[in-house]
Amino acid sequence: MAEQAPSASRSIAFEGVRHHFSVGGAAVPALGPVDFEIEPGELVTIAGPSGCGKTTLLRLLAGFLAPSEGTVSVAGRRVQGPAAERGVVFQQPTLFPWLSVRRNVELGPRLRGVGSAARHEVADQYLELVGLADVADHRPYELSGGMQQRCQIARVLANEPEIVLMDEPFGALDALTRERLQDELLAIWRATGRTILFITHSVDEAVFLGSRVLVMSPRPGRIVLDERAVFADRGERVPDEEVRALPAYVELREEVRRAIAA
Ligand SMILES: Nc1ncnc2c1ncn2[C@@H]1O[C@H](COP(=O)(O)OP(=O)(O)OP(=O)(O)O)[C@@H](O)[C@H]1O
Repeated sequence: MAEQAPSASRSIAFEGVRHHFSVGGAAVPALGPVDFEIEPGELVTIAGPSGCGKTTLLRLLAGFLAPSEGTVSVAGRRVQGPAAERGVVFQQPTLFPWLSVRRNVELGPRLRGVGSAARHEVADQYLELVGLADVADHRPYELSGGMQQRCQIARVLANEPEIVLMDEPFGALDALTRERLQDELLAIWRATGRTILFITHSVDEAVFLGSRVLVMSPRPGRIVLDERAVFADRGERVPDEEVRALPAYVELREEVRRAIAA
């Protein structure tokens, strides 16, 4: 079969991407060179040592930063700024405290001019998906940290982005909540088929969640490991502890750990 032209798919492509920051007049390299492609529907996790450029990479794809060199493109079009096709979930939930949970989730569709009945439907659908239907009329400050993060995820999904960019979204949560949200994210990924790029400090989280795992070198970050992981596709009936005990899982976790430490 002929290879699909990049412009005909929603592929993400980084080509010869480098980024440096100007600090006191000097150019300090933060990232690159980085070259990789992500196909639609992949759940790609990115791990690497602190300060290696993970957030910089995500900000380049989000369109918050322009690369110093090279190109970042989606579906063959160069990224030139933020766009609705790319939703960003930050580490700290960014919710409006004066709006109810439902209104926070409806905000994106409302700003796009979606009518109230359709907005309600979208909000209900995503609140149900993240398990917040029963607190839809609460204010964000009445929710726990994990619930706020789920609300943020619902808000981003309600914009129906093709690509969801997640920057350590579970980093600030306690271990139990984090594990619950990991399971929920996998369920959402399976249900929506979205392309997800997920940054994490945790080796276990990278291997558990990713359908593909990338590891970056210390700053300026380059991709030093790029491995398929099959554990995200396992379906819901295999208990997490059984997945974590699989020899292939343990092996990949060690490989990722070694790549980060190298
Ligand atoms: N606005 C900025 N100005 C100057 N240097 C910056 C800026 N933003 C990031 N850096 C530097 O670029 C490098 C990469 O930062 P980045 O935040 O992308 O790393 P990271 O891998 O996400 O780190 P962490 O895992 O600790 O969050 C770091 O050395 C950081 O100090």
